[in-house]
Amino acid sequence: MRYISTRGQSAPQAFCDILLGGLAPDGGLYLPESYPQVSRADLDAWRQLSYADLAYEILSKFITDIPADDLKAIVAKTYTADVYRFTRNGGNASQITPLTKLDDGLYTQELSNGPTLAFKDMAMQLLGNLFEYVLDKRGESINILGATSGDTGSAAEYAMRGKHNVKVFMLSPDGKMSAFQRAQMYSLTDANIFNIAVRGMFDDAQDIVKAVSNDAAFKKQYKIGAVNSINWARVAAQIVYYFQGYFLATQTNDEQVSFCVPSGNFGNICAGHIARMMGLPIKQLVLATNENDVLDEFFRTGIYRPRTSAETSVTSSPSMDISKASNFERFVFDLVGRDPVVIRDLWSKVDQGKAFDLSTTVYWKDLPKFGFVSGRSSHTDRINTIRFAQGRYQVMLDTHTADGLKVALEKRQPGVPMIVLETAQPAKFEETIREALGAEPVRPAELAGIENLEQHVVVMDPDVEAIKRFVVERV
Ligand SMILES: Cc1ncc(COP(=O)(O)O)c(C=O)c1O
Ligand SMILES: N[C@@H](CCOP(=O)(O)O)C(=O)O
Repeated sequence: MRYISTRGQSAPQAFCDILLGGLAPDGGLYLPESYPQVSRADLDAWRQLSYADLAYEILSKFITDIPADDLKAIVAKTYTADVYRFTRNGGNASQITPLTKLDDGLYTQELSNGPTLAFKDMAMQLLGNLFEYVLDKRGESINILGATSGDTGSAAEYAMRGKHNVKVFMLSPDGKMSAFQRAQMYSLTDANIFNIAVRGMFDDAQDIVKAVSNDAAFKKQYKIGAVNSINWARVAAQIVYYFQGYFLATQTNDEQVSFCVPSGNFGNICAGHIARMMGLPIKQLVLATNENDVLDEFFRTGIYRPRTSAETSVTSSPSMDISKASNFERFVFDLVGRDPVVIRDLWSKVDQGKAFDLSTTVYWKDLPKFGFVSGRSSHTDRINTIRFAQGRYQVMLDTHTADGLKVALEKRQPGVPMIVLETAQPAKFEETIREALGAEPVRPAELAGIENLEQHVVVMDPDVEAIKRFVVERV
């Protein structure tokens, strides 16, 4: 399997190269040359598999440059009930991403049972193991530069801490994450982890990551890699749980399901889009945003209008406070018939802070083929949905999953099971849970009191050259 750039001006690459490379040299995002197709016979055979075996079957279609036995071992070591042990609601940890039934045909899928209590662990634990394998084989090292709005950072740091050939430089929006999220990252003392709080929003941090990555000479000299979902490996790993959710919610492969995905950077739902393109019977992909509704606006109107940081709200679902969604470029590439010239034209506007409008183009009529619908949720909706889920189903939701359930209930279709992806545990957002329920969410004993630990973080302006200097002085 080879990978092409959405901008069409970089040479196709193999998986291990793009794993280490992250963003394509032409500024685009890598995607497989074509999506592997899953037959009915595949689905029939896969329904019985454990999560790790299912992950191997799916990932081996995308990763063809790691020997089968090695890939199998990496996947088996990643997807264990011990790594994803923080189940709640009676979930079966051996299923890794179990479903919680809320009502007939309505489920949440627990993606946040890993070490940092957010869905990022599903891919990031695999990335940690893949990096270690590929770097050891090549005798190389890597310096990860990442951006987080709250969850990618801790997931990456927990996955990479202590790894001898990896350093992590993580940019976070200063003062915008929950107290628990800050403590999770900033309390780490590993020598290969560096936290930088940027005076700005997540989008400012992500812009810095892209600017550094687009400096080819710097990237090469300082071996800069990526763990954000601009890295294809993140998206690939996330495809697996859509298959697992489908199998758990259905009896036969004749049925369809819909997924509702709390969205910000469009990485999670992009994996769902790819699962659907591979042939998984997904009826609708329901995209839910918070008050930062740039993606909802696109799916309603055809206008993609990224907001500035000043126009981006700080909300009680802070990990979704994103107004420029990286992975959206991957979806639009498919929507416009995989034409890199069109993508270059559209993203030249985005890169200048301008909007584009597809509603007046030939591409817009094709949108229904992709199964997307969308909605948005506000702070009041979130609070009401957390109360509703607790009262009606005795299930405590985090604030992002609450945004998902709010929109899922609006878009649900009769006879089609709806799976809301649970993207984080409520323990990460205690302040809002207290506001909604007047109660404390449970948290794993080993994470008790992390807010009281000493924190290690430097605060910097969103200045690309200053961040580069910070990296250079520490590699
Ligand atoms: C808890 C949580 N929910 C939802 C999202 C949005 O996911 P995505 O950026 O893949 O759209 C994020 C961050 O990405 C998150 O951390
Ligand atoms: N919501 C994320 C930010 C988006 O990150 P990505 O790594 O999925 O691209 C976070 O919580 O950090």
